[in-house]
Amino acid sequence: MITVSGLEFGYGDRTVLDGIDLTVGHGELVALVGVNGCGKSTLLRLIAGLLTPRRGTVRLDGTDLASLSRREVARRLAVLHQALAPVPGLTVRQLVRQGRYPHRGPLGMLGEPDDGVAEEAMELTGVAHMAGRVLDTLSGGERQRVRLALAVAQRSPILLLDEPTAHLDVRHQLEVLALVRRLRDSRDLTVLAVLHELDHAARFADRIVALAGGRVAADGPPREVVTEELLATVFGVRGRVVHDERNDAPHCFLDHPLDAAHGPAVAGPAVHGPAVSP
Ligand SMILES: Nc1ncnc2c1ncn2[C@@H]1O[C@H](COP(=O)(O)OP(=O)(O)OP(=O)(O)O)[C@@H](O)[C@H]1O
Repeated sequence: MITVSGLEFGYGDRTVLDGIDLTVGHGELVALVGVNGCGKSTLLRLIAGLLTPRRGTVRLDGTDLASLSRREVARRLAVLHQALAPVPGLTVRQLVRQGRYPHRGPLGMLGEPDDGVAEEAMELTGVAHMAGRVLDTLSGGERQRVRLALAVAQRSPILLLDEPTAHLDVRHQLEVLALVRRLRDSRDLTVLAVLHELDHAARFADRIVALAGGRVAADGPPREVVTEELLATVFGVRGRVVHDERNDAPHCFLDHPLDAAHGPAVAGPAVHGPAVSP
């Protein structure tokens, strides 16, 4: 469904992606992982048509992204971005309704069915109770779920999620990832999600793609990709990988950075007990 071939991109003289080949099949949930700055968001933005590659192509269901209008792209894919356009005074409901814009009729109006879809997206993502609240007044985690509601309201067959669990507490992280999986299952969605937590990627994704040095460094099912070697070569971390029977997925114990410059932190003596008054 998403086919990326020979994709190259850089900002100014700096090459960030240097020949990416990647396919995300219909109905797959793929996690994109890699160190800070390796180009994960950039790749997502290229697939969303928000950036233009120097070389290579992105195809959605075989159609070159470059030949699609913005509206056609938005009907095919929804993106959860890390930032929401700050529109002062906008409420949650007003923002989530914007997810319906690509489906507007010839007069550019949204109808009752669109309201129903927006309400359902807010219910699913657990933000319905704050529908009337102004966005600026929400916490980081609440905003993150509103971003997801906006993407869900778009009802596009492809979901691109840039760190969908950012700012969320542990319970909401699990809820959001479980929701993404349920949506994938019930609506037959294709999902590509940037995830920082390898354990989350291992547990919730069908496949993990690791980026390093502008290329795909590993691509496969979690059991094959999440290894001690991956921790060392891609993340520069010494760690152990065990099989978590309960979740039937690899689980990482991260020990310390391998790079001498960032060697294991030397902790000072732990201070316990009540504070001593001067
Ligand atoms: N608009 C921009 N102009 C110049 N350089 C940029 C721009 N956006 C990103 N970069 C640089 O491109 C590289 C890749 O950035 P990108 O945001 O894609 O990385 P990432 O893997 O998503 O990182 P993180 O895990 O920290 O979110 C980084 O070195 C970043 O500084």
